[in-house]
Amino acid sequence: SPPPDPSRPCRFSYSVLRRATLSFSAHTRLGQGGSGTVFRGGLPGCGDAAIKFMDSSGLQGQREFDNELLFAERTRGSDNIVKLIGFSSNSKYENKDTKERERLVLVYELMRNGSLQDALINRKFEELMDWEKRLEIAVDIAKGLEFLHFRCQPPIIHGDIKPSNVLLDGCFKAKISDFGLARVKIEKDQGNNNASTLETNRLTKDHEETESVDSNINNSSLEEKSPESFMKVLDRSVASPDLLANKKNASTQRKFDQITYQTGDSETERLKKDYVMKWVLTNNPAATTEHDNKLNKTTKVSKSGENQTATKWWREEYYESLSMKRRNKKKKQGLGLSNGSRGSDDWRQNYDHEDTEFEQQNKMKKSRSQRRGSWGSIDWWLDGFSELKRTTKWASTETTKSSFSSTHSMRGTVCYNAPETFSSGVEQISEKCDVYSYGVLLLVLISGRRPLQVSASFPDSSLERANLVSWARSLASKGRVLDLVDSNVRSLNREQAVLCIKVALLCLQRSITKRPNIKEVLDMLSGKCDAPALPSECSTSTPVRFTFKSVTKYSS
Ligand SMILES: Nc1ncnc2c1ncn2[C@@H]1O[C@H](COP(=O)(O)OP(=O)(O)OP(=O)(O)O)[C@@H](O)[C@H]1O
Repeated sequence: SPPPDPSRPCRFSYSVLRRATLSFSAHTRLGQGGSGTVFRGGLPGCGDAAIKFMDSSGLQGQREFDNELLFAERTRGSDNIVKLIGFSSNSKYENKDTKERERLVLVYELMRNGSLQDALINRKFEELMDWEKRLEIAVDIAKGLEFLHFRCQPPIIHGDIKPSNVLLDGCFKAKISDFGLARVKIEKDQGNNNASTLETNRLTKDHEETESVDSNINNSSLEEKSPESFMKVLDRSVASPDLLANKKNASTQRKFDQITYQTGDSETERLKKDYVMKWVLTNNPAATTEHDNKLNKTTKVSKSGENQTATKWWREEYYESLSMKRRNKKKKQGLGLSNGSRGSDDWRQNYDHEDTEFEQQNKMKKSRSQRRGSWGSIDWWLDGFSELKRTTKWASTETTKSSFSSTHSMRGTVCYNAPETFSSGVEQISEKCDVYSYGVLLLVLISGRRPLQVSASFPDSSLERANLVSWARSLASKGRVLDLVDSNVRSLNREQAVLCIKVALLCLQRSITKRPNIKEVLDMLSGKCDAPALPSECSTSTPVRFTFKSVTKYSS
């Protein structure tokens, strides 16, 4: 039966959720995220749901949990946002010292086809090889964002738009998920006396004032450079041992090494690694050791590639209770246990067995990657890298019209973050950051590849293509944008594809004010307005082969 749709998420008891997942059985496991593990489970009155057991009960986990609840009610009106059905939150005394820990669980509507990242890039679902379906997904996501930016009051900035945060239902309808990094936009004229706005921000602890100011940010990133200068950068970075000389670089290198469990020794492998390394450094000028430390705490991936995030309390509890049950059972059977060690061995056996099953996917992933050899491995770590969350924190900043000062913080995902999120000084986080991320996502959707990817023919022919955004700009300047389209796509409507790529490039403009807002994006895609001229950074000296007409089929 379809889940009830109450105006607010309901509270579940922990034991109900645990039972629904058959006590965290591997068969019910849907996936692992940075902050928790998601299981499938049937709930009374709700039908099948996705149940996320947060790994961490620390500040980070608590904040993400609070954020999800906070935004759930506000986003309920949209059909393009994954619904939070309920939650469970209670404390458990860990031991006699009365040390408390929280058990945080979130319950979402089940999205049967998983994440867009997985469906498009890893599993390459047949349904997604249809051009029309890809366009529908692009429109679905834009509609979700339009709801957040224009129908919510105050507007909501998602802050982490990327394919792994877009989920697909049984009919491949796309919905936005993961509000762990979302924030509300505080309009300047609202001031700080607006109680509801302050209340809204209470849980986020960092009261950002967002502005839509053209920053004219001058980030010298690799994406702006020609292939020749890419090579120069690579040459320099490989030749120069000074690359890692300063603290910031060394710290970034550490972080980078942590996510790279298999690098190989070949010169080419090092070239590839340095390419990405350089990309990180040039795109992340504001990063500091403190931020890296914070990130290391939240994203610990060992050289063996296995996730070592916070203790999975729910798993421990499960094995604890299992052990207890067995001890009791044996006592009843008259066997009794003379000491605790036997019971402990007993549950550990079970633990090891379950663990093997539980971690099977991770191990398979690792061995797949090892089998691929040194060329293949690059895909894995680039994937891991592009999904790596970055944390950047700015010093307190006084805002002009608002009397409170605050510590600004912005996190997101490398490759999808707008350039202004890397700038130091006054933070310029606005809905346009989401628009930028949407632009990258649109290119990923059209090309069916990751935003940063070095192919097997590296470094000979593919360097220009490594960075999807710069490649798209380069193709646009040559009037050959259709080269970008995934060759596996069927029934391609070339005119629509050109329009979509143009819209993506407009979203990817460095000038914040020149980027369209998401309503304009939707209007362009749905045919309500024509797309303006291509931005100067992609201007072409030769006429483009296609005129940019709007797609009339989709209405918002
Ligand atoms: N509502 C859902 N329905 C079906 N599967 C889901 C649902 N939510 C999450 N999943 C699955 O669980 C995986 C992990 O989800 P989760 O939201 O925890 O992580 P993530 O967004 O990939 O990572 P992070 O939280 O670090 O951004 C997803 O990739 C998806 O496969």
